Amino acid sequence: MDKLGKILIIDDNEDVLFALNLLLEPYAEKIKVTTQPERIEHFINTFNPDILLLDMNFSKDASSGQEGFYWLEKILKIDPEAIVIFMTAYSDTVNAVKAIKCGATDYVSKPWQKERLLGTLSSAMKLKKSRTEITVLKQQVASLTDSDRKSTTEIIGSSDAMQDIFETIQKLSETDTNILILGENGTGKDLIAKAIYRNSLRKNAVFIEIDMGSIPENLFESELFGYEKGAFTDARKEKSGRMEIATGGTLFLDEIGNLSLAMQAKLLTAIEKKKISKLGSTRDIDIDVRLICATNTDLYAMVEEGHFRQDLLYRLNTIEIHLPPLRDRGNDIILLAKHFLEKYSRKYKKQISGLGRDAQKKLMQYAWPGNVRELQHAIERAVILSDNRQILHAENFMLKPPHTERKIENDNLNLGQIEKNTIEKALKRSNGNISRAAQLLGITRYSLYRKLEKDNDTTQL
Ligand SMILES: Nc1ncnc2c1ncn2[C@@H]1O[C@H](COP(=O)(O)OP(=O)(O)OP(=O)(O)O)[C@@H](O)[C@H]1O
Repeated sequence: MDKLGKILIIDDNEDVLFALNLLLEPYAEKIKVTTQPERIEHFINTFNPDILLLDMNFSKDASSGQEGFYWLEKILKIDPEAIVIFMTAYSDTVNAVKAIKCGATDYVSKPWQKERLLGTLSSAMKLKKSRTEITVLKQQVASLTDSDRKSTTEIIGSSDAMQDIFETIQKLSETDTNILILGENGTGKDLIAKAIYRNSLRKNAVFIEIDMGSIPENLFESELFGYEKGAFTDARKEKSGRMEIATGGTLFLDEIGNLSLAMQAKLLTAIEKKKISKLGSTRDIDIDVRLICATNTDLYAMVEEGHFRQDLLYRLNTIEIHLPPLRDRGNDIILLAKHFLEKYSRKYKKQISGLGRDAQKKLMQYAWPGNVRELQHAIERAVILSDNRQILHAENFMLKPPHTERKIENDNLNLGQIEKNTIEKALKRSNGNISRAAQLLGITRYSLYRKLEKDNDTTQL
């Protein structure tokens, strides 16, 4: 028999509570008992029972069962999905049937027969599990329709480097290995992750995405693993984590370099054991996810500096895909530019048919620090600002001048300036990734934000 989960027993008779506790202890994950039905809400919030065994009468000499109905209604108001089993007097079938009509899952008669009681509880536990599965499935369906809505963007690239990547995606289509995508900002990591998913064995299952760069660090754990009701002050309802929702499908962890060491340890355990437990719960949930991770930070350097676990890296990078920066993709720059030109001419209803030679030369010579995303924006801007002319020329593209690093003078002893220069260096080395830059500087993300804000204020004065 499967474990019965967490059971809350409510009965005014202490002997009944004692006997039931003794009988069910070997089968249940945990049992709590109370003689006071007023405490049910407290137990629901703090203990989160899977099954509630509820007596029908509490006051002395009461036998109508009305109290039981009153508490049943209260319970279902707090949690409409609660599994409540009524305990009725042996001959009281009328109230038993009425209880089921009012939302109780089942009833057991007192005195109970051990086998019958265990059978009822076991079916109730199965119902509880399938209700939980339905909640997860509902969330999966929501995210499936969501990923369907994400239109499939065509990936442009005929450079050798991009052709190699397309070939790798094809080769990967029959495997289920974890994949790590590395590349600068805006090189198309997100696009490649979705292409891998669409070509994978799991293409008909969910694709769940988490951007670790945009989630506050203290929410990583609850996002990934979910939480039980009452696990923390705001946890009013139980919530499934993204790993549970992604089960059967693919989980895309973007900006994986932002994970704290503590979270890295938890993720590693989850990957190794293929199990997670929600915050505030001790119960294991089986997970089966294909992981695709991406980052623009140098994870190997992070490993050397002790900021990223090597064992986790080896779990994530069974296959590594390196997306080259746009400046190294040769003629792809022009292919992409023409692709975006067509897209935005259509969008803004402009009659623009091409790029002049001078424009092409300018685009080819530029370094594209923001890669494809920057090119896309440059073309969009040029199309919006153009006068419906046939050909775009060099002057239509206002590209940023190459970034010149301010030299730190060796004899500059101004502490404020030295700090500013060091922050700039850290941000540059981490490609603008705040968490990573903060790690390099040995301060928290919050302190770095404070310092950046302070710098901004002083610059604006
Ligand atoms: N090869 C490509 N063909 C067509 N569009 C592309 C290509 N590569 C990137 N893009 C487009 O460029 C934009 C940036 O791509 P994407 O978000 O995938 O980059 P990223 O590497 O994940 O960025 P970040 O590092 O900021 O997370 C998107 O609009 C994407 O559709």
